[in-house]
Amino acid sequence: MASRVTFIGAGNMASAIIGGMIDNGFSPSAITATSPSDAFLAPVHERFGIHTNTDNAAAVGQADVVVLAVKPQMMRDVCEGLRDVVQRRRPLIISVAAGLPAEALEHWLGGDLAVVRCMPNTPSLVGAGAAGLFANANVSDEQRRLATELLEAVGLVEWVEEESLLDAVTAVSGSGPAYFFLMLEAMEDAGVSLGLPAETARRLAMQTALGAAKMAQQSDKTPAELKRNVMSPGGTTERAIEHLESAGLRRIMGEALEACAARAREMADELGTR
Ligand SMILES: NC(=O)C1=CN([C@@H]2O[C@H](COP(=O)(O)OP(=O)(O)OC[C@H]3O[C@@H](n4cnc5c(N)ncnc54)[C@H](OP(=O)(O)O)[C@@H]3O)[C@@H](O)[C@H]2O)C=CC1
Ligand SMILES: O=C(O)[C@@H]1CCC=N1
Repeated sequence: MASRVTFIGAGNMASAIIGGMIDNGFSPSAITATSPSDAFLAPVHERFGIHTNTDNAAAVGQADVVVLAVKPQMMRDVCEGLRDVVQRRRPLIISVAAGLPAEALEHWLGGDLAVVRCMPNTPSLVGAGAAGLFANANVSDEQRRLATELLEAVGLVEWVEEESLLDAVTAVSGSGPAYFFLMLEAMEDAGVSLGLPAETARRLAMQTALGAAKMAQQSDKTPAELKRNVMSPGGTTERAIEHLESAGLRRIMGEALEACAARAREMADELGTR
């Protein structure tokens, strides 16, 4: 891809996407990342070999794609500071911020722009990301392809045709890695309680998570069928699954994901965007 991509913000999410892009053959010389502090940018430059800049507008001056990767609370100020250069240059805007509607971003940037809202996740860093994307009406087919190409370099891409569904994507995959990290913590702790060394329990739990996800991806069977294949009648797994079910794991997950999506909507309200 020959496009020049500027990331506004060089934190966790931007670094995850940048690292994944470079590992997948994207040229570091075509990538710029910005942050208010030189001290913060120096290790980013060192790690990825990309251009860095503390001046957001200067970094956008040459960009074909601008990825907005600051915290939602910073977004209005950042967009308003970019308004002039964005209106002159008219790059494709990709926002990774949770909750913030495309219309608000477009308005803060001066209006009439191609905006893709993207909800990625941090496993992008290892090329195993999952991202939901939504395009506003100004996004051309070519720009859709460009956004797909960029995010597919770091993992799975799913387009949604209703913007509100991005809150559901946030609940499933945007925040999702944290649920699995919590599960890994809990399995390690339980393994330690049962007598395993912590490192052994951690390695076994991680490999089991990886194996289960790979198997679910590669198999024709549903997760429910794969689960049944592990559960010998009257055996050990059945006992564990009965415990998880009766303790309400499904209800808890449903409530947690609903709370997550509700928080995305609430953040948009707090920031005065709807
Ligand atoms: N973390 C995640 O798993 C996911 C995050 N997101 C979204 O990604 C966005 C960023 O989150 P995350 O990466 O976790 O946050 P971080 O705090 O790690 O990164 C934000 C970055 O923006 C920089 N920044 C702050 N102000 C400005 C500014 N005026 N101009 C340029 N850069 C600025 C910060 O610099 P400094 O630290 O010096 O202030 C920091 O480097 C959020 O909108 C979030 O909703 C989406 C999906 C998943
Ligand atoms: O927790 C958050 O708000 C961000 C958005 C999705 C993952 N992290």
